[in-house]
Amino acid sequence: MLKQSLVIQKLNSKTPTCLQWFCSCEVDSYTGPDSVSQQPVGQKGAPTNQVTNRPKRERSACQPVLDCFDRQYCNELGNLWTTARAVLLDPHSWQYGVMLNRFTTLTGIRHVLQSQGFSSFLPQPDASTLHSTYSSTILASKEEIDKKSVFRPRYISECPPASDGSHLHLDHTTHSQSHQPQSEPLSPSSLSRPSLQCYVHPSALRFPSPAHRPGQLKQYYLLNAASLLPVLALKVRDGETVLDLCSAPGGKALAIMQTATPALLCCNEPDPHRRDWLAKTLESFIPLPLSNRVIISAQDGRSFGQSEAGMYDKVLIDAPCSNDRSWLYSSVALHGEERLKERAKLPLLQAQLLRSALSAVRPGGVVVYSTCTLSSSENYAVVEAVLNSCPEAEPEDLWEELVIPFSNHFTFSPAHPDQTQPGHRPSWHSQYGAVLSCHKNGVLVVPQPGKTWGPMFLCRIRRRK
Ligand SMILES: C[S@@+](CC[C@H](N)C(=O)[O-])C[C@H]1O[C@@H](n2cnc3c(N)ncnc32)[C@H](O)[C@@H]1O
Repeated sequence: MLKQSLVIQKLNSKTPTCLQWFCSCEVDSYTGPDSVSQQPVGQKGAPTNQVTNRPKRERSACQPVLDCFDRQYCNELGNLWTTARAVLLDPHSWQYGVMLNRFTTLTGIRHVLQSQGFSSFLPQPDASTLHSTYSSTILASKEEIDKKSVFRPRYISECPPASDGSHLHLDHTTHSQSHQPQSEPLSPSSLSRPSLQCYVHPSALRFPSPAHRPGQLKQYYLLNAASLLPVLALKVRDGETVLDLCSAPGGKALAIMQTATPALLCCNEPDPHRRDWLAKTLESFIPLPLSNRVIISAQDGRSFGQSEAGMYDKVLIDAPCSNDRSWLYSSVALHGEERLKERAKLPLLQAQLLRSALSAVRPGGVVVYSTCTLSSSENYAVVEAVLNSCPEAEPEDLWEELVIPFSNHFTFSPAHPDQTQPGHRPSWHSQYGAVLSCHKNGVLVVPQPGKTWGPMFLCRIRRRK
C-alpha cells in the first residue's frame, strides 16, 4: 500500500504536455503506434496520473505521403479508407492502451485507471487464482522487485556459444530443461501467473508516460492496443523458446513476457541506436530473476534462420514497414518522398525476414508476421509470396480466435482487393459497428472513429512437421 500511494503521489507532480509527446513520437521512422514514447521529450519531473486530453498543436500531414496513401488505399480499402484517413489525420482522436507490468504491484494503478474510465479489454485474471499459492509472498516480493531487482539485459555475445558456434543449446525434445542451467531458478514470487492486462479508454484520453526511476521497474507501457494482437496470436507458453526477430523498441517483447514465462526470449535488433532503446525498455520492465531468459541479439534478421535453424518454438516478426501513422507525419515533404522511394524495397526485405523466421522456427512451431501499415503489398502480398515458395508453411485462420472475440474493440477489414479469393470471408458488422473480415492469409485492423487502433496486420503461419 505504501508503495502504491508513493507512486500515485509522485505521479501527481508534473503534467507532460501532449505536444511534447507528439514530437517525441516522430523521433524515428519506425516508431509506430505501438511504440508510443514512454518518456516525453524534455520531461523533467514525473508525470501526473491525470490523463491528458489533446495535443495543443499538431503538425500537418506530409502531402506526398498522403497523396500516395490516397491513391493506394482508396483502391484497396474503398470507403473504409475515407474514415481511416480521417482518423490518421486527427491525432487528437487517437486512443492509447495501458499495458500493465505483471512484475510490479498493480493494485493502485488499476484503481487509478478505473477511476478515470479505463477498462481492461482482455479477460481479467481472477485475483484469487493469480496469487493462489503464494499470495503474501508475491505481494511482498513484488515490492522488492519494483525497487531493487532490476534486470540487466544480456547480449548474445555474453552467452557462451555452443560447440557448433550457435548461441542456443536447444534439444527440442527437452528444450525447457536444456535452458534451465543457463537460467537462475525463478523464485515462486517472480512467477505470479502470467496475464496480459491492457486498459483502454473509450475516448482519446492518454495516460501519462511512466517516469523513469533508477532501480525501479515501470508499472505500465503505453501502446496501440492492436499491437497486442500479434502477441496473442503467438500464444507463447511457459518454457518455450521464442524469437522476436525485429524487436526494438521492445513493446511486443514486453507483452510476450506478460503472457508467459518462456525458457528463452531472444530479442533481435540490428540497428545499434534502436538496440540501446530496446535494452532500456527491457531493463525498465523485466526483473532480475528473469535476466537469463531474455537475451539481446544484433543480427540482420535475414540471416537469422540460417544461423539458428529450427531452434525456436515461436517466432514473431514485427517487420520494418511503411508505418502509416509515422510516415504521414514525416517532418518535411522531402523526407516523405525519400521514404516513399524506399517503400518499394520493403516487400522484398519483409519476405526475406519472413523466410528467415520460417527457418528459425522448429517443425510444428509457429511464426507470426505483423506490420503497422495498411499496404497490401507489405501484408497479404508478402505472405502470399512466401507461402508460394515454402511448401512447409501453412497459414492459420484467426477468425474464431481473434477476430470474433475482439470485434468490440477493433475494426478488421477485408482489405484484400480480390474479395472472391478462396478463404476470404465477407465483411461483418458487429453490434458495435466494427467492420470485420478475415482473409485466410491474415487480418488487418483499420483505425476507425471511436476505434482508432491500428493499422495492424497479422498473419500466423505454422511450419508443418
Ligand atoms: C516495427 S519495428 C519493431 C517494433 C517492435 N517489435 C515493438 O513492438 O516494439 C521494426 C524493427 O525492425 C528492425 N529491422 C530493420 N531491418 C531489420 C533486419 N534486416 N533484421 C531485423 N530487424 C530489422 C528495425 O530497426 C525496427 O526496430
